Amino acid sequence: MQQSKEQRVHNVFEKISDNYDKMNSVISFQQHIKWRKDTMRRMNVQPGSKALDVCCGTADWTIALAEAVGPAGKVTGLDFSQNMLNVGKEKVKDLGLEQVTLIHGNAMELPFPDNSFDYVTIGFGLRNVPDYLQVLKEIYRVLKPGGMAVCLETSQPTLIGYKQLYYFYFRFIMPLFGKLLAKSYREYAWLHESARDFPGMRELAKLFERAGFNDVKYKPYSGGAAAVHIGKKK
Ligand SMILES: C[S@@+](CC[C@H](N)C(=O)[O-])C[C@H]1O[C@@H](n2cnc3c(N)ncnc32)[C@H](O)[C@@H]1O
Repeated sequence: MQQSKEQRVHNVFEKISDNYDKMNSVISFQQHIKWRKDTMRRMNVQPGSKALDVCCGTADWTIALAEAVGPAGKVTGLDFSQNMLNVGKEKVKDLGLEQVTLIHGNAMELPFPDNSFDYVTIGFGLRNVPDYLQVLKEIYRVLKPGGMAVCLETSQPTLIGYKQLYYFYFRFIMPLFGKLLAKSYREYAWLHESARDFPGMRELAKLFERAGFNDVKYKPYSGGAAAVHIGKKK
């Protein structure tokens, strides 16, 4: 029987959790660190605020948010892979960040009341969910009026030549890195499939608008290999 997208994604992350952090740097040639820093700078997170990091994985973005909101703020990280969360929990404990709570849950049905958070982030998570619009609507629902939603994700490069190189890399080279360094060829092949099927920047901005967001802005990173989208709830 064919696995659903959700089951497949769940199995992928349960399996690669121990190597996830190391592999992120290898497959993006360390570029993801720059993208994450620039995104945080654009967000200008205010101390004392309340943030939710959807699909938090091993909690890198959750931790950056916790440092920005400070001890007076509160950050919740949510993910459906217990193994990814366990790696994150160790990091949060080592850093003594008491303002962080990591919880097991599904992005498709966020277990929070309406209007709960000042910021909701989703980092390299949206392309993994079965219904992008449903998750964006959930993010919109749990944001407070005036709150900000931020999605950092792989995107579709447009420059001829670079685009072909990018697809070649994702399809053939990246899964080989996965096989050699993490003994997980099939799991890294999934990254290629999910990135290939994900909307380009403009289409994603339109989805943000369909979910209800205003003032949607986006910025490509590394020639469109990734992009950040920011939307506000009026
Ligand atoms: C590529 S990782 C990103 C982790 C982290 N946000 C980061 O920036 O490194 C994607 C994460 O999304 C989680 N995920 C995928 N689909 C999900 C869903 N429907 N609900 C909750 N978590 C999900 C996976 O378990 C995985 O930890």
